Amino acid sequence: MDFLYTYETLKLEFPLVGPEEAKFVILGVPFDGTTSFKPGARFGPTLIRHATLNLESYILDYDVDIAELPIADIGDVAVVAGDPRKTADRVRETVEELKRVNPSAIPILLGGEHSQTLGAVEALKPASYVVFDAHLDLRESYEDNPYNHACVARRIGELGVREAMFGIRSGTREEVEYAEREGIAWVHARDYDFDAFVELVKSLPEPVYLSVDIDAFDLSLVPSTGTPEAGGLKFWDIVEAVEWLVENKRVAGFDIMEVAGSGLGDVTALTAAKLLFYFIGAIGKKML
Ligand SMILES: N=C(N)NCCCCNCCCN
Ligand SMILES: [Mn+2]
Ligand SMILES: [Mn+2]
Repeated sequence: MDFLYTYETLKLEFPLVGPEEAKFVILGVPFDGTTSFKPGARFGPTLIRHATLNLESYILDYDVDIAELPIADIGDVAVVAGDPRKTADRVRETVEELKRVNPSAIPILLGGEHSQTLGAVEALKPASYVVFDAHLDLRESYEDNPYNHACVARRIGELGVREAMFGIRSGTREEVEYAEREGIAWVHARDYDFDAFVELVKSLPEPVYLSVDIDAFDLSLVPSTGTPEAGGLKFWDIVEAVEWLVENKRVAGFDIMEVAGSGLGDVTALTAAKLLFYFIGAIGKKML
């Protein structure tokens, strides 16, 4: 199947199926047009796919081999250089197209900057948005653009989607006051633990869209990301949360965003690739 706005790129090394019969459908979004400190997230989708070559497809602690699962990779979205809204429109149209041919597919976005999550959420219309991020992303506008990656959670909340945020350690007073007014729940990275996650997420309506801005992890795990922040979460913090979420909530879509880097084998891409395998494996465990 051909999609209007996608092109072929590096693939995962194990047998892939077509998007029509897949459970998991990977879509890269190589866009970093509004990143404000370090560029390079446009290379994220390719770096993550390449990093998967380093990993065993067998998840030891699950006794699941994700190579046996129906995974499709439909390539990357052809971005509109410098325009986060038009690019997110292409993401939205691609995910809508996918859901028309395969309503049970779980889209997995590989970014690319966080602004592009908006396109997938607009297409999937989840009831809730659960996000791991160093940043609140609740700015009304940033650098004269309301579709800047620093605004994505505000645009999503404006769609009427309930929001819960974890790993937060960067934002403005205006964003904190906005979250208070709008009833947006968030947990500071220094206060994060598994119980805090479950307490906030257990009552959220389904389906849930799960977004991981890679900068939620500690800087040591993700040195190559657009707006790095010290004091982040541990790898198993987020894996444990993913496991609880896929066990207890219907997940409409997933993404791993803000992965940057300039070289193959970059640490940040390896962290992202391992998380990708755990997400697929956690759902796959229920399927097998
Ligand atoms: N959500 C994000 N990634 N935020 C991007 C904006 C970061 C604001 N830096 C402000 C620097 C002030 N010196
Ligand atoms: Mn973000
Ligand atoms: Mn962030």
